[in-house]
Amino acid sequence: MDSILDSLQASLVVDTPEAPAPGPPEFLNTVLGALPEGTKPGTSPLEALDSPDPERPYVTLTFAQSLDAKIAGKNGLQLILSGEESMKMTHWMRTMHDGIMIGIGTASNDNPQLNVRHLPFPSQNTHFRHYHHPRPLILDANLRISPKCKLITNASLGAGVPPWVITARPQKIDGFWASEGEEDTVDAWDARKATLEKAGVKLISDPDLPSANTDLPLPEVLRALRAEGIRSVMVEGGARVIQSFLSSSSSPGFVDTLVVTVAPRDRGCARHRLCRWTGAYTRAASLEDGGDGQGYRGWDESRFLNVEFVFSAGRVYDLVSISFLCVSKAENEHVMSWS
Ligand SMILES: NC(=O)C1=CN([C@@H]2O[C@H](COP(=O)(O)OP(=O)(O)OC[C@H]3O[C@@H](n4cnc5c(N)ncnc54)[C@H](OP(=O)(O)O)[C@@H]3O)[C@@H](O)[C@H]2O)C=CC1
Ligand SMILES: Nc1nc(O)c(N)c(N[C@@H]2O[C@H](COP(=O)(O)O)[C@@H](O)[C@H]2O)n1
Repeated sequence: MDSILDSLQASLVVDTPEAPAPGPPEFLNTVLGALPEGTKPGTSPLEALDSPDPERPYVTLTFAQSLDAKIAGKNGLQLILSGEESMKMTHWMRTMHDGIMIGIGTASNDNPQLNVRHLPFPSQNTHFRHYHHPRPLILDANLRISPKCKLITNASLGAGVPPWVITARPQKIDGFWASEGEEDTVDAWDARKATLEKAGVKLISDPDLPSANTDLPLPEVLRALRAEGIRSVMVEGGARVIQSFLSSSSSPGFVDTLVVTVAPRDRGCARHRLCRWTGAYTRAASLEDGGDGQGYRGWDESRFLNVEFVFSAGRVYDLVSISFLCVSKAENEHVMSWS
């Protein structure tokens, strides 16, 4: 019996010679501006991708939307908008960043893995060796994340990078709790913290981050991440996090690159999948704020460095530019207007 098992095991362990690691498609280097002209040959895009501001990481904001600018279905239903090529492109982009950020809304709703599993496996069981896997970063002031989510369980099985949760312990303001029962809230928060830490999650809780009940302030979040050695972050969403990154409070803008995948389908389309998928990749140096407290208005066209091509069925086409007007939640949908 033992010898049968031995030979079965031997047949499963394939000692294939390692194929050279494939790299991201060339156009991503251009879109992300990862490898400026004159960069030493052999420099990895990950090393080269660095923020113009040494206090914060380089930020790529990226998401997929339908033609009528929806990023999710009714009641936040997850929509698979990207086709195979676009999804692969997203996974290549993941390999090019130190961290990948989502909000707790997305973590709870989608239970994502945030790995690079759509990339080719050069040989058996070598995915981790061949590709850089970004560290999942979750914005979650109230520690709502489930210790049973895929991000945590994958990591505990050695099949994922342990996530970091950016959070803020509830604290007294001017010596007082914000509301009655707040002390109990703190106890519960501390208990959830202990559970998460036991499950291998690292909590980033910078003293500059204010206590819960408000969205975590992005300048402090980004500063804290940079202090932890995160040099580049790919922000994937969801709606509220995208809104935060595009809003005036983030002015003069923390988004170094915006990459939007546009699926040629309307939300109203009965079919989930069309046979052709389109990705639009847009890069802007910075965002323009109307300066009137109304928030983000549009792109400063002059700052478009290189923009706008459509990627469909493995081919690149030209595309008109896209400008985003706002992100808002209405009628239980995540809406992004665009023109
Ligand atoms: N098509 C696409 O490419 C993508 C689509 N999605 C979709 O988006 C939807 C989720 O979006 P949404 O519900 O808005 O959730 P988000 O993922 O945007 O998370 C929002 C939550 O994150 C916490 N948070 C902490 N700090 C901040 C901050 N500075 N800015 C914003 N949020 C912060 C808050 O939690 P708290 O309230 O506890 O303080 C907030 O409610 C899902 O349906 C998902 O499928 C998501 C990603 C990509
Ligand atoms: N690029 C892209 N295209 C879509 O159609 C999407 N729905 C998303 N969603 C984002 O990817 C996360 C899922 O990641 P895993 O597949 O689990 O690795 C999801 O949570 C969104 O952030 N992205």
